[in-house]
Amino acid sequence: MEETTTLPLNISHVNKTLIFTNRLHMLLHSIALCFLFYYRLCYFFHPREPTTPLLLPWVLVFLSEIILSFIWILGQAYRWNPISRTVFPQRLPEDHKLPHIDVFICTADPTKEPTIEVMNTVLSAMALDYPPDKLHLYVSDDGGSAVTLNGMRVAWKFARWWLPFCTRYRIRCRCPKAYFSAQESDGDFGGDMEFVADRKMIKEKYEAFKEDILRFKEDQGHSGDATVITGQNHPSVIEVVQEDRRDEIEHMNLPSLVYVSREKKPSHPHHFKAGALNALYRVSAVMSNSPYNLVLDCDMFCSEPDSARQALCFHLDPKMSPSLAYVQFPQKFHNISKNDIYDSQHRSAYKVLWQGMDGLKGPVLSGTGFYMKRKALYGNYNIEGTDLELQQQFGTSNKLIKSLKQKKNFSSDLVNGGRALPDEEILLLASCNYETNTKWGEEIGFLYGTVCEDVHTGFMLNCKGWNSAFCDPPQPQFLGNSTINLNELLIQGTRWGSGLLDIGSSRFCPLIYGPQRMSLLQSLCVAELTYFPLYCLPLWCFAIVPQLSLLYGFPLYPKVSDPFFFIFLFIFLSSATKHLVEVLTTGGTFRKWIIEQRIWMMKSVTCHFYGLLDATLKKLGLRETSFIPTNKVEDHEQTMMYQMDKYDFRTSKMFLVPMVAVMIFNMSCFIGGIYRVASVGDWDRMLMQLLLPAYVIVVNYPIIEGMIRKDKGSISTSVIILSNFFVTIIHFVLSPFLR
Ligand SMILES: O=c1ccn([C@@H]2O[C@H](COP(=O)(O)OP(=O)(O)O[C@H]3O[C@H](CO)[C@@H](O)[C@H](O)[C@H]3O)[C@@H](O)[C@H]2O)c(=O)[nH]1
Ligand SMILES: [Mn+2]
Repeated sequence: MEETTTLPLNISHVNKTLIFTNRLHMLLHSIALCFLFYYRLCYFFHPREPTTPLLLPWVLVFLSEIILSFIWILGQAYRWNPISRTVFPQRLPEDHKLPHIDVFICTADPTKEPTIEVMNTVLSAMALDYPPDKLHLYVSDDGGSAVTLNGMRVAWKFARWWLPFCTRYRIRCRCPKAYFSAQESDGDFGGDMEFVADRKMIKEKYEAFKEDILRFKEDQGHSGDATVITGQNHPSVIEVVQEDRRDEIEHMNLPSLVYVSREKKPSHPHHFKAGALNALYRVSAVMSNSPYNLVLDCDMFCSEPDSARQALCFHLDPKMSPSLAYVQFPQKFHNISKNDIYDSQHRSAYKVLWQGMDGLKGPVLSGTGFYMKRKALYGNYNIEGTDLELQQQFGTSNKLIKSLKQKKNFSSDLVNGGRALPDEEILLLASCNYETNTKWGEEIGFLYGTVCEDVHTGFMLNCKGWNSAFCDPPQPQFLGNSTINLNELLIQGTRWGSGLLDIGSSRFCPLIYGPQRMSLLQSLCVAELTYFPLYCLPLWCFAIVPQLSLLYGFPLYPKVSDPFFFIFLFIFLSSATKHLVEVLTTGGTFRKWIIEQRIWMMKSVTCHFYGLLDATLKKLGLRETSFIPTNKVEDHEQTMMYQMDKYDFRTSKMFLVPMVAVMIFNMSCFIGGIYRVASVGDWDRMLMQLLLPAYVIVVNYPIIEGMIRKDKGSISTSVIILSNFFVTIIHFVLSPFLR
């Protein structure tokens, strides 16, 4: 006992070789960039020979190079001091000394987020390896749907079978759906007769649970009163899911489960997920008021039961704890295929970038899978302040104010007091008017003003001096549902692009607001995160300008015989190789590297470009913020195509046409370029400009394939015709500048 208290709960590791190579690469690449700028600038000071390139394309290409270099410089902050961590949950204090934890799960729409899946998430969180009387679950239902509420009642009943089963047989995967669909062994009890019988019985209960949910949904559909209460207009409803004592099963302790549907009115902005989480913060404050919360998206279940204890290895570490706001786990996904053709796993984020920030002030929030310290989100309130002062920040609820002053971790209302039914005041906390003239969303809770509330909130916590930690144990603790078709990927990408640029262009610009309050490197990381959608500008330029100049014989790059040629070659190879090495050392393959390059290009010319447009229109007041939740309904056909590495081009023309047009444009310029260069014989001057479209075509060959393929997911003839039309327009509009 004596010994365990002195051993550290967590340690961090530094990979010296990685840091050395990273920094060496930074040095060499930066030197090359300086030469590049020198070369470009010279153009403006030295009058040139007759073959001088034209000013406009030269300037455009130079500007693009500046933007690329700018984002590259920001990105180096991640590579400066990456670390990894190990935790020792066995060294935590005994169970009765552990703090209470509130778990928040958000759902918004029972049609896009199937109730059975959401309840699987709920069940997996109820079954966390943690004292059940110290675990309180709150489900926020932004859809205000009876289907979800009923789902929770049914889930509660099933939990009374499921949880004891998990503990008795030491089941690791406590998400029933994942457990019953897994092929692996059944742990230590594989051949045990009793286990086999129990498993069969539980499986039957699970099937009944699913049926109950579906039946209710169907009945709801028939009763047809869905018109009165819709996702955008409903009163606040709060219900503690109660024990049904008539049931025959032995009494056991279960975590408490609360359904919360905040009030929504079309006339009131509801601030999407951030608004939903803030309502949960208030409601939970007067019910269980746990000092820590786990936040989960409805599509991200706990695939191992250890996360709470692992997170506490940081939160209870006396050295880290005082300044630690949250512990972030990586987002990992259960539906990723071997080759992952859409990079749905966001490899670079959770295998490189978050580790990089962890070595500075800590990772930004990723929206789900994190353990937050409640106090960290309460701003800088003064506990000694008068009630009036506190009310100006937190709103008028006395119960809420009282919860702030509570010395004890939790109020016993929910836990001991016979699970009292929510009263008027609690409903008030979930009403739309509650936040009016308070600091919610501005200084308290999750911050409003962007649909990427996670990045913004994490960044602002860092600015206030809070640190965070990244916990990435070998066994994934949370598994989510990633977007595995082009349509969802691009819709989500547009939302992120727009939301991130909102932050970058707000008064909280990470490059200005950040460095005054925290380390420069951490600010650069956040800046990279908010500005990377701007890649769309240089990528659009590099998809058009050099190609068109090639067609008309204007060189934009040095000759092969010019020493500067090697500078350009080096920069290209250096960044490509660095990326390749990162992919290979984080479990990827050569193929994965190409896929990431491809997805980067595809997203840049489509969703990030639209994200930029959206953000600009919002700034000009011409558009309102929207949050289109991703569709989590599994589509068998789409999943099959993804598993077979076939791109599914069933998405809107808005996304398809730019991609297809760029491809057609590059192919036509390449062919025309080869023809011109062959007849004139200036290979030396134009080689670079021939290589560029060749690279674009090779990397994006699946788009060409999509035009030739004849199946459901191929690119339709109408899209090809429309794209050709646009290509012709580009030629007509831009060519005059080159003549
Ligand atoms: O008005 C809303 C909209 C969404 N959600 C919930 O927010 C979560 C995330 O939405 P999802 O459609 O799954 O979006 P993703 O793009 O998958 O989410 C990523 O991006 C979001 C920011 O755009 C983050 O909040 C998420 O944590 C992150 O996983 C889901 O549980 C939704 O139910 C709400 O509660 N209310
Ligand atoms: Mn999601």
